[in-house]
Parts: sequence; C-alpha cells; structure tokens
Amino acid sequence: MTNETWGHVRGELLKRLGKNNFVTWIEPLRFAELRDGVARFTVPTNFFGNWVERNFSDQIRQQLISAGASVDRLEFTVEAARPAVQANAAATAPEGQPASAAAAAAETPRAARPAHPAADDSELRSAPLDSRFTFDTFVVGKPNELAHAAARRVAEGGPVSFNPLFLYGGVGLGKTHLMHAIAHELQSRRPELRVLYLSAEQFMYRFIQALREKQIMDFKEMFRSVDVLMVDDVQFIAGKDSTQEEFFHTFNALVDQNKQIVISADRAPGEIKDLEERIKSRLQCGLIVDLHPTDYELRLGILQNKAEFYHNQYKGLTLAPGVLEFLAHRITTNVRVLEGALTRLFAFASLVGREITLDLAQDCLADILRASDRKITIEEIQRKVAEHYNIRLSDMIGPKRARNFARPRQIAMYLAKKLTPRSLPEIGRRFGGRDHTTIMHGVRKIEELMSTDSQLAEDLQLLRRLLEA
Ligand SMILES: Nc1ncnc2c1ncn2[C@@H]1O[C@H](COP(=O)(O)OP(=O)(O)OP(=O)(O)O)[C@@H](O)[C@H]1O
Repeated sequence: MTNETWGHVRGELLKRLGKNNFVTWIEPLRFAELRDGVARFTVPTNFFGNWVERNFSDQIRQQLISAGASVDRLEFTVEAARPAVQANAAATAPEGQPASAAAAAAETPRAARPAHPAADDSELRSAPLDSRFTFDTFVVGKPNELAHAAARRVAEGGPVSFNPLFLYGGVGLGKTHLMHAIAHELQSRRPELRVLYLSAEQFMYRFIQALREKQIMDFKEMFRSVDVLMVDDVQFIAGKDSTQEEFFHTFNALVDQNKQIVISADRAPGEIKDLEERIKSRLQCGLIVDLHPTDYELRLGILQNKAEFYHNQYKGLTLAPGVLEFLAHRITTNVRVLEGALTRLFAFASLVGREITLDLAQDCLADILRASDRKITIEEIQRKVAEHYNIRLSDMIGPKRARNFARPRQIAMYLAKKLTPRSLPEIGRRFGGRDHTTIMHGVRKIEELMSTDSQLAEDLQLLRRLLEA
C-alpha cells in the first residue's frame, strides 16, 4: 500500500467518521508499512493506540480493503522518542514518506494543543463525539424540554449556575445526544476551554490503566485540570469501589474549583443501587433533570426530521402520507428503535425501488412492530377510563347501572376487546364476573355510538392514544 492509498482512505474516513473524530483520532495516525497483511501505524501514545484500535480499527481496515490493500489486521505502535533536531529535519522531508510520517506524528498533536501546562493533552482527549449529535438535530418536545434548556445553558459556557447537571432517563431517550451537543457547542463557542467527555466505563478504564502503569498522579492531575467534565452512564461505576472513590475525589476537586460537571445515568442518583451514599448526595446537589418517555408528537417530530434527511440522501424515493404517523404510533419503546426502523425502511425501499407505503412498512418492519407492541392490560384500561370520566374504579367494575357508570364501563369493555388479546369471557371476569354476552353487548353498543356521537368518538381516540403512548 502506498501513502497515496492511505491519503485516499483518510478522505473516506473523514466522510464516514465526521470532522471531530477524524481530527482527533485519524489525523495523528502515521502509516508506517504494510507487510504480510499487517498494516502498521505509529501513534503518539499507548492510550491513543488502544483507543483507535478499540473504536476505529474495523472501519479503517474496511476502507483499506475497499481501496485495494490486502489487510488482515492493524497494529499501532508508539513511535520512539527522537532528538528534536531529527524530528525537525524529518518534518520538512517530502510528505508521505513513512520515516517523515513518524516525525510528523510527534508534531501534529502538539500543534493541535492549546497552551495548558498542567497535563499531557494527548491523554486528555475526549471520547469520540458523534458529529450528528448536535442541538440542531435534537428535536424538542414536552418530555425533554427542560433537559434541553439545561443543556443549552451549560453549553453557553458562562458562569456555573448548577453543578452538576444530572441528566437521567430510560434507554435511547437522548442523554448521550445532549451531552455530545454540549461538547460540540462548547468547542465552537469557547475553544479555549478544556472539555472532557467520556463514559463512566472509560473513566474506569483510564483509572485502571493509570494504576497499572503507575501513573496515578498524572491521572489525577489530568482530570483535575479540565474546565468541563462530562461523564456518561455513571450508573456503570456502581459497585466498583476504587473507581467510585476516585470519581468522588475528582468530582469534589472540580466542584471546589467551580468547574462544570455534567453527568448522565439511566435513573435518578438516589435510585442507583450500590452507589455510595456520599456520591449520591454529591450528585443531588446540582440540577437533576429527567428525560421523560417520548410522546406521540415528539416521536413524529423526530421522524419528520429524519425523513427529511433521508429524502436528500435517497433522491426520488416517495413516502406515502400516514407512514410516519403510523410509526410514531406503533413504535413507542425508544428513539433508537424508531430511527432504526426509518433507516431500514428507506434502505429497503431504495433497494427494491418502491414507494414507502404503509404496506411496505408493515412488511419490512414486521419484527420491530411485533416487538414494540406494548402489552396493554385490562386493569390499565379500566384505570384510565375511570380517571377520564372521573368515576371510582370500584364503580367501573361494580353493579351500578346509572348511565354515568354504565357508559364508561362499556367504553372500557370496548377498549379491552380492541387493545388486548383477551377473550370475551376473560374480559367478563375482570369486569366483576360479568357474562361474555354482556361484554359483547357493551362492545357493540360503543361501535354503534361511535358513528353518531362525536364526543364519544373523540374520547375514544384520546383514551387510545393515552394507552398506547
Ligand atoms: N429528541 C431527539 N431528537 C433527535 N434525536 C434523538 C432525540 N432523542 C434521541 N434521539 C436519537 O436517538 C438515538 C439514541 O439517543 P441517545 O444515544 O442519546 O440515548 P441515551 O439516552 O444516551 O440512551 P442509552 O441509555 O442507551 O445510553 C440517537 O441516535 C439520538 O440522536
């Protein structure tokens, strides 16, 4: 493989990984040689090499192969320290020569560093940021508006008003997206700030590495020298005593220096099992914001955004009306699944050259739709309907025949039939042991009324939506 090939591959990697990842992780790599199926690169530090190997080696290898190189694996070695004179001389040699490339590797990270004397910046590199996770691409709705507003405030990089900002919520609701968005924004607004984003797992990994390499003082100094520390998925360190201890000291040191900390987790600090009490209490000192499960409107907004993006990517593909609404209704689990469904749908439609219709969506996404079908229970239906009509649950199930109890009861019977797989006798048993014919009568009555009573039809629609959300 020539350096020209590597140049071409770098171009492809820039497109695929985004500018941030490219500048941080690919640019400093220097191609040394390709021999016996092993592509060797020099890297500035061990940590850097390990990181690239774990996170990008598959993509690098794939691109090398696509460019015609026969590569089985990659190897990253730290280049040997060399006298300054030699490095300077090599840096002026023609670009692309492996020997000079190694020297340039020594130069590149230094050139990119801000002037901070405290720690070695090559170790301070953030985990890769996803270039798609910005505030521009984050769709705001009721369930996430507070989290979004708090993240925006931190991203302004002004005086620290709450410390830490603690974002929590279920799987795939946008915690990581918001954290990356903060980091992107801070990088462009306040490039002089030292922003460190990493997952709690990576924090532990670096801590263990520092212990192993007897560089714990460097580790402490490095973490205490940042201006903004962001730790994703902090629940990971629960039960890991030494890591928690170190995290606690880092946290305190930064708070004492009035440095901003942003933390995310899958639950509130008080609910993280096996997390030390003193850490829980520290985490509770700032602003705790919950990312609620998405509602229909937010899901639809996210889908519309994504569909617009795909329309540009897959020119000529048409999307029939109602498909996005259908997906927003049916896939309620999490945004990652929702996005995955749309990605698959566009890719499939473009392969078969068909319009994206409801039928196509149902065929192509059958597995996702099946898995996403929420199991609505009869008890849930009874509770929601009772709440909606402001009657007691006992009256909904009990024998009272007055219209203001009987009608909601029939509505609940109707919804139980439509939204659960339960048989009429089973439903009858859950409605105070009524006969299956009573249930059938109730269901028919509501079906009849739906076409003449618009208020009832509206109520039904609302209840359905609440139950399916
Ligand atoms: N409001 C939103 N607008 C646009 N995209 C979103 C939104 N919420 C989530 N996403 C997208 O959903 C996917 C999952 O989000 P993210 O990785 O941030 O979730 P998470 O809460 O960190 O999940 P996990 O608990 O698995 O770490 C990402 O592709 C993200 O861009």
